[in-house]
Amino acid sequence: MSERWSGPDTTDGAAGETDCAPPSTSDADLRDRLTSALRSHEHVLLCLDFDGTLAPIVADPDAATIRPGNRERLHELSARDDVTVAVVSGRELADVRDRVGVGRVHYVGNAGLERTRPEEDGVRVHPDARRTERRLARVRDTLVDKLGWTAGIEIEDKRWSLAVHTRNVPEDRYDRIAETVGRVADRAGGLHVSRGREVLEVGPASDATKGAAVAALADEVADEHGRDAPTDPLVVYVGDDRSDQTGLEAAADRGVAVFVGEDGPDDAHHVASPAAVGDLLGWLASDDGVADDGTR
Ligand SMILES: O=P(O)(O)OC[C@H]1O[C@H](O[C@H]2O[C@H](CO)[C@@H](O)[C@H](O)[C@H]2O)[C@H](O)[C@@H](O)[C@@H]1O
Repeated sequence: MSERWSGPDTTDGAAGETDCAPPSTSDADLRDRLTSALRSHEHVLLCLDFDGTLAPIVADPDAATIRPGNRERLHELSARDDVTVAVVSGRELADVRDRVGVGRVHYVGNAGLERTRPEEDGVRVHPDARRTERRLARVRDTLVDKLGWTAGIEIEDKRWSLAVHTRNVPEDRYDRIAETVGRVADRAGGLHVSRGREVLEVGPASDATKGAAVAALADEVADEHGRDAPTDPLVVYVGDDRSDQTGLEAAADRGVAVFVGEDGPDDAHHVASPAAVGDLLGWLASDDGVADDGTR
């Protein structure tokens, strides 16, 4: 995976699952909504975030693993001609592709800065990422210098962006870390800091987002599959984090947005956890979802 620098470990060494999502209250509504949407669409673009969606959140970012059932469902769904599957992650593309391990999938990495199609060898990188690559490397070195000694901290180098993980850092250190990250990034110029789940993400100030990547992919899929049906594809986006906000918005405009956990946007459906995502994928792959004979 991506290169990392870690401070002294403050955990007991176990990468325990910390995913304790609330019970889902809206499975039936979500399935009704999907059933009715599927009737009027020939093709589905199914976009899934990785951490917290396909994989449970764990204390050690390097230990995150896709739920085996979710991988199986992705295999089934991505083999269909009427479904395009995309994994849209904040992780480096090569990292998330290895962790998912399903070939016929589109991958978006670094929250929209990198994209690749199943049949493509290379990775398309957004120009804003290339523009700030050297500056970001200097920021990484400075942050390792200034913060690397902090107990529990981990700096994940994703080449086009950095993740400063604070999950295992004592709470009273957080403000100081956030202040340092903000100051160093500001000084470098052209960079943007955002907050995710116990992480500060530093990347180029750019309009490349998960949502922009999903919209671009939806247009490509429409060109490839949806010429006879102007509403196609139906975009379904499943994500759990702030960085998924733009992806969820793209899906709310063109399909169905599904938030994993509590406190998601009001116009999104909610499921409880990566295990519940597995149930949803299982339902989608079944005759009740995208039926085997292609009829809906
Ligand atoms: O967009 P995603 O696929 O959800 O990626 C978002 C970030 O996920 C990873 O960090 C998060 O998950 C870790 C493992 O569960 C957890 O320990 C950490 O606290 C979370 O922030 C990943 O390491 C980041 O690079 C991604 O940006």
